Amino acid sequence: MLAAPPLVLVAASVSLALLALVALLVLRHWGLCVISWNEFVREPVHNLLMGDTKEQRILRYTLQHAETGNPQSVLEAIDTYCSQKEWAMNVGDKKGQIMDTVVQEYQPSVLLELGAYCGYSAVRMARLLSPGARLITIELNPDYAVITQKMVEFAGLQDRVTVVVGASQDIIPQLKKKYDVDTLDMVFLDHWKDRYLPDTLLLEECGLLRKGTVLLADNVICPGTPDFLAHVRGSDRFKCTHYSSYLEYAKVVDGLEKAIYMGPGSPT
Ligand SMILES: C[S@@+](CC[C@H](N)C(=O)[O-])C[C@H]1O[C@@H](n2cnc3c(N)ncnc32)[C@H](O)[C@@H]1O
Ligand SMILES: [Mg+2]
Repeated sequence: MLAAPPLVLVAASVSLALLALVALLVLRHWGLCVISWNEFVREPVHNLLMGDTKEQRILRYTLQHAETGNPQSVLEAIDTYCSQKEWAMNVGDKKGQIMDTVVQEYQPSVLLELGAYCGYSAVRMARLLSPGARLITIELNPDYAVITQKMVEFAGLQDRVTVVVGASQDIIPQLKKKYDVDTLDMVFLDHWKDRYLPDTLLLEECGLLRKGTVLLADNVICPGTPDFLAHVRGSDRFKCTHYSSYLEYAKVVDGLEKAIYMGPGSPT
């Protein structure tokens, strides 16, 4: 008969197995670990020590290092700060270059952004708009909206950009009447990821999409938007293209999804 393994051996095996499981989870969700570490550990400690917020530090650094009225210098200052000092959830330069190509290709006259944060992507897109074109950006957090407004003004783009404070689901139904929008030429989705799908459906329901409206969605891989991706890729109302890239300021795979609205289709 075999003797039972000593307790210490069992404990060691269980610990090893647990360690392996944790390592596997960390590796599989490396992107989320990077974000969580920065947002929930590093940043609160930094805020406590500095007596301000990361977003205020990003703005301060930009005002000190960029040139007034020069959007490119604003983007460069934000990218420098966020790649060297503190990670932040701006779309960043790698995916930003893909956005630039899409904005330049479609030249939207009316562009909607969901989720402004510090105004990085608003400055990025607005700097490429043709004369008379406009960007409406919706931001839930009033503190972030103030930072975005200051960033946009510093970049000299205030005449093209309207910063709206509120939740996308509340503002979208007001766009036609209150913000004088007929239909949207382009929408950049970059707010909380569980809102991509309901807000896409809401935009359609409110009659804000026309044949050819371009939806450009950030972070469809990391943190990921599986329900949105499944919907647009599985629907003949959208024509999709994926642009593989990297999560902002990190070596983690991410991507943008372009979904062109093809119209409501024939009623069944
Ligand atoms: C990833 S950040 C946006 C980054 C920005 N687009 C950029 O690249 O510079 C997401 C932002 O969406 C905002 N947000 C989240 N849910 C929202 C909602 N339902 N409506 C409007 N803004 C929302 C958050 O407060 C946050 O500032
Ligand atoms: Mg993003």
